[in-house]
Amino acid sequence: MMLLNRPKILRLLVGRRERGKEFIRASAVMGSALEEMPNDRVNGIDAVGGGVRDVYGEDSATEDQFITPWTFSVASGYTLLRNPRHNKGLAFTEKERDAHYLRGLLPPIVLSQEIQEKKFMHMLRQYQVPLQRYMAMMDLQEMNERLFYKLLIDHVEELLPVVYTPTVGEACQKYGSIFKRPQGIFISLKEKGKIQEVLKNWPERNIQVIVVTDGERILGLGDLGCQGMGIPVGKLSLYTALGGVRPSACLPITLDVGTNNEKLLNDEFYIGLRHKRATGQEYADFLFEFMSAVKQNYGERILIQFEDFANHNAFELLEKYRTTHLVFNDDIQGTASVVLAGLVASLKLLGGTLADHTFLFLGAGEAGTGIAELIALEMSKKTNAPVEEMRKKIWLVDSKGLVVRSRIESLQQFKKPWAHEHKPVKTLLEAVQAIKPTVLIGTSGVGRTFTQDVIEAMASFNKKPLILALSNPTSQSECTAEEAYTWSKGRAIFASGSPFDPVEHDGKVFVPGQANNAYIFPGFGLGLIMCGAIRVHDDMLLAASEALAAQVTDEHFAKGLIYPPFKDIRKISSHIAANVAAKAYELGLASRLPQPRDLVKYAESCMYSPMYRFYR
Ligand SMILES: NC(=O)C1=CN([C@@H]2O[C@H](COP(=O)(O)OP(=O)(O)OC[C@H]3O[C@@H](n4cnc5c(N)ncnc54)[C@H](OP(=O)(O)O)[C@@H]3O)[C@@H](O)[C@H]2O)C=CC1
Ligand SMILES: CC(=O)C(=O)O
Ligand SMILES: [Mg+2]
Repeated sequence: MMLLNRPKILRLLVGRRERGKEFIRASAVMGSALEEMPNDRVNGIDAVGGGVRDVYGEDSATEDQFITPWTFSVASGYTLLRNPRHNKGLAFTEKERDAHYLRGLLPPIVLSQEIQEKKFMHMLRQYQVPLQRYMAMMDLQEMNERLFYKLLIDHVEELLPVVYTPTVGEACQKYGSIFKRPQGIFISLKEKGKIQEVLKNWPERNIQVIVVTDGERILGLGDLGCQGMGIPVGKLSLYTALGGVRPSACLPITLDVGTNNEKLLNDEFYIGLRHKRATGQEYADFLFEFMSAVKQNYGERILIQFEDFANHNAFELLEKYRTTHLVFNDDIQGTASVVLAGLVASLKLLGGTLADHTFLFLGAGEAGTGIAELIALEMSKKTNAPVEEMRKKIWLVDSKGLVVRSRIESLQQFKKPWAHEHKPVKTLLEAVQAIKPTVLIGTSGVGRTFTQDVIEAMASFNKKPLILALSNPTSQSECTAEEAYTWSKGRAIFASGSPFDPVEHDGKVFVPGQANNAYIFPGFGLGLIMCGAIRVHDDMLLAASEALAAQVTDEHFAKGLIYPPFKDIRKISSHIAANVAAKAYELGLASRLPQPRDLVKYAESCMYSPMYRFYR
């Protein structure tokens, strides 16, 4: 087998370039040539490679090396300016403007990426309306991908609420009216029987992660049908910015099986199918075709993240495909992992062990039961007691009241393990008074349900009540940070799914944490990808939690925080990725061998950098 190094391949290909034309069938040639490349050094970790294959040479070149801006052909001139992956706008150098037929297509000034970034942030901050900021960011992503990611990485705490919760929720609600250019792949029932062909229309071949939704439970906003696309797009931009997975390896997909949202069905700007949702066998067959086509197209190691499916499908899909595909349900598993991390960290403030605590949830769906199950698993591992025993410390309230044994016949399958012996209890306040939890977790999707009575009751028998209001977006949060601190007289340890600003109470400033699965899934996904994991195992979720909890320092605890700040997210993600990959190797679920010696450094070396590259 002839081994070629990457610069040599590029020289060979560029040698065939003809002036003024669209060139070379690059993807086919490069694909086969790269197959012949030796594995990048794994234990030496100085080369990018391994899990996140650098097919286009985007990241293996150092920042001062030249790379070729491949699309399907060598992009130049007007086409280059309109290609978001390679466009640099005013940052094209004089030399590049000459070599790539850009003269006259740009004004004469040459700006650095830093000045472009400063200018864009200045422009963005002029917008007072969050949705305008969202739209400006989406425009930037469509225009200049590297600048988009540079902004997002450098200003993560400021821009996360723009491209993610809460603003992405509003964007999904108004997606039809603000729709300009399609993002990701829309697969509707019209494409039934042809899903494999539809996937082939996507220009990238080397996809490593798909985030897919059917739009039925978008955040706490309900069924938004095809307009749920904002969620996979937003989640995948975090895969890149927070977890370092290359954008070309990310594919957002929305499955349009209809919507039961009457408002959307009657909205002239709605972009999806105008009929009720497919259910039963029709839905299952469609999903089966999709899952098979994905695996056939992208292979065994493609990561499929289910996002914002309604719970009547979410649990079944996860159960059905977890043994045949590399699947991960962010709402059930990612949320569980992030909450467990916060709870483990909070023990430093509260004292004792997890098993010393009593947990009460408002909301017994995907997030609620997912978190509950992982807490029980962790307690069981720590105490050597059976999981069934540990579950008894965890109670859930749904829309009908406390989940208790007498309701068992009518309960959905995923609630049954939580139906403990207790007399029926109707309201959350009564449940709080009866169970006397030390930890109260909101996963109901219903805003302002942690009322003053509820928080005061929690504060009456807990020195430091731990209150997590996880529902998104902000409008659905069970309470605000201010309410939690005020009603508990400054004693609550509080975190929420969507961000809240710091609160001043009694002369003291409280900084609320953000308990959001965005801490977990980017690093978790990177870990799976970089070790070539073939299946997700619950122990990997525990490994991710442990890594996240370990990133909370005394300085954070001093501020009452149980999560580290998002500004450190890339470092956090590399530790999560390393722990997840280590667990995959330990369980024999990693396919990329040998195992790198230093997994944290290896994870860092795999991460995408948004710095511009120089074009030859
Ligand atoms: N912070 C984070 O990282 C995450 C946050 N979330 C948020 O959590 C929320 C719930 O998501 P998910 O679990 O997937 O949704 P589900 O629909 O699966 O579950 C919602 C649960 O809340 C219950 N519920 C609804 N209304 C009430 C009410 N008035 N009183 C008591 N219980 C009620 C439902 O009861 P019943 O079963 O009787 O219908 C159900 O058990 C969403 O807002 C979502 O955005 C989700 C994932 C991650
Ligand atoms: C954060 C998230 O995944 C949700 O609210 O659904
Ligand atoms: Mg979600």
